[in-house]
Amino acid sequence: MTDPAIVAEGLTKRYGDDPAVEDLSLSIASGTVYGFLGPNGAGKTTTMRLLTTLTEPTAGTATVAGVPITDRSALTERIGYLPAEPPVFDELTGWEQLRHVARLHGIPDQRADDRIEALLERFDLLTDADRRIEGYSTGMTKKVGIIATLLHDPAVVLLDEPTSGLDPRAARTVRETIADLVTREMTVFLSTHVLSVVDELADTVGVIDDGRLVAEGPPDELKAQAQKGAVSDLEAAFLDITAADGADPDGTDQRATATGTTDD
Ligand SMILES: Nc1ncnc2c1ncn2[C@@H]1O[C@H](COP(=O)(O)OP(=O)(O)OP(=O)(O)O)[C@@H](O)[C@H]1O
Repeated sequence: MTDPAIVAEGLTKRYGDDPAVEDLSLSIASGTVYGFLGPNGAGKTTTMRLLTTLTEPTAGTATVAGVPITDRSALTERIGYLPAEPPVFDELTGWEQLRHVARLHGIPDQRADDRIEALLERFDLLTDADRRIEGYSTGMTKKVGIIATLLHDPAVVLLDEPTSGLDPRAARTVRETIADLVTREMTVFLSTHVLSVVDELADTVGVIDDGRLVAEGPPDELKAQAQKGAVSDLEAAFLDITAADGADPDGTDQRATATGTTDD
């Protein structure tokens, strides 16, 4: 049995007295997709930033791909992180941007070019690869970000809203790519508001609300856990779980927020 790809123990991040993530413990098996759900402001991005060394924990520990999150340089080589808004240089072409990322990872140019070309083709971006990114649409820029995340063949990828801004065909390519990554033993930590994507792909779902992990399990189990009994989809389960945990005193805002996040 292989070691878990992501382990967190008591991971906590506070801004002043306000907890963004509180006492989070995770154990995510290698080669699986972990769907991370939560209403706006629940702590999803903060968790991903903690797991990718972009912010330091107030307390707690974590390892990703066997590397402690205190070891930034070692971790960078083992993981890929796609933030909700991928960092790109507008003045570069798509190809130049990806070459730049490949060089940062120390990938030899010839190998990088082969991989860049294959991924650009997969994401239907090859014909635009020599155009500057400043002329790209949101979805095209997102595709560049996704390719950049995968270039160095990381063991663990953390994706924040990977399908937002993409048309249905590109969103499907992302879903297929995620499924394909997992068959190659990559581990995917996927934060999204698109519950159907999680339902389709995730082996395990974690629901975070107000900084705390309030539910965790296979999507089907989560649906069954939801209070109404006959819950048929993940959206209903999500709404039940995040409304029932009492984070929002009157429940109305929480429900409204969660509902508003489902259609991307
Ligand atoms: N740099 C910061 N300074 C102060 N508070 C912050 C900072 N970053 C995040 N927070 C707070 O931490 C909490 C969690 O934010 P986070 O961005 O992790 O939520 P999220 O689940 O990713 O939300 P969304 O779905 O809206 O992207 C929020 O209350 C947010 O205001």
